[in-house]
Amino acid sequence: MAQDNLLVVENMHLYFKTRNGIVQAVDNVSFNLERGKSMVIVGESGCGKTSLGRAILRLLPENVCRYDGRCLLNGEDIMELSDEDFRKMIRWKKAALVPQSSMNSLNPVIKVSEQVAEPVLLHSLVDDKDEALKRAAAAFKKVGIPVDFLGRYPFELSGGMRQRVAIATSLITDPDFIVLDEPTSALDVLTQANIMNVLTRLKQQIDISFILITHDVSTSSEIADMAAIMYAGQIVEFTDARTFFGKPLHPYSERLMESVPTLEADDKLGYIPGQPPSLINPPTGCRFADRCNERFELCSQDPPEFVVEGGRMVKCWLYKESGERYVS
Ligand SMILES: Nc1ncnc2c1ncn2[C@@H]1O[C@H](COP(=O)(O)OP(=O)(O)OP(=O)(O)O)[C@@H](O)[C@H]1O
Repeated sequence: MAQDNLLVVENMHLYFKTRNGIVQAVDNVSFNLERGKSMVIVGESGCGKTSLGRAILRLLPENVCRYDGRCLLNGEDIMELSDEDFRKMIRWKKAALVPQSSMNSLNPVIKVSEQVAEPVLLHSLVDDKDEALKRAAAAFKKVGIPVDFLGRYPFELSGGMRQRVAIATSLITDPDFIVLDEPTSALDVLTQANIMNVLTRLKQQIDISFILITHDVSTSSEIADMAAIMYAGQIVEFTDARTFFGKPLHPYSERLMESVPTLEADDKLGYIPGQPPSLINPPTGCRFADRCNERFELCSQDPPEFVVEGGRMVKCWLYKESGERYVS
């Protein structure tokens, strides 16, 4: 394990109990994130991205029936902490979440400054409300909201500004990393680009890491240092983003990239025929095999995580000869 890992996730499982069976939303997921770096988790809707983010932050619904693995933050296994200690010591203070649709979840009758300031008051990180509001003003500056917006109500702000408010709220406690779940999905393309610029600037200016959850490959390529590709509850490829966006390796990643529109390409956009498998009793072999045009006999067995040239992890039998098995 490299010395400067901020976060190491090993063999994470998160299963939900439902009337129809057990949903294996996160199934044996491992990755590591170096300090100051950012990663993007990409994959189709329903592949487990949000569940993975919530598993890391231990924000779990009631119907969880399996939740285990290791999650080392600054070398400490935070999975070992009691719920109370996790809430007091980790959530917000070390790791914060900007949930999906957070910009639409602001309380309409409370001024945005008070909503941004709430986490520092709740966690007693400041002595009084004045101090909390000063911190809110500083967070506003960081995300590029004029400070005179502090006294406004959410309905007085545009969608992009409300998303910045949500990001400011996650920054106010100075966490080591933030999980952003689809931070740009409801915004127009220009505003999406603005939000991505805000995140890129923050990464350069303050010592913070991001885990960006998205199904939008193109907006994520700008900010990510690392890319994790999720398919049917598992990470099938994990690599540095620059290499990934240049040349994805897993057949699923390749198809995913072919489906991204570019200005230069005049070919038809690619698509992946079929549907991802159900996460209730998923296939025992490679979960992508049914949709993969490169499948062969071995694909009926669960592929190990192979490490190939450049330290890239790819969970695919095609790399059996060129790769070594990944040991976290
Ligand atoms: N509390 C729950 N109970 C049962 N199943 C759940 C629960 N939460 C999520 N799931 C299921 O787990 C799987 C993964 O869901 P998740 O929301 O993590 O995927 P996602 O990749 O984030 O999707 P999207 O991009 O649409 O947000 C899906 O099949 C979803 O229906």
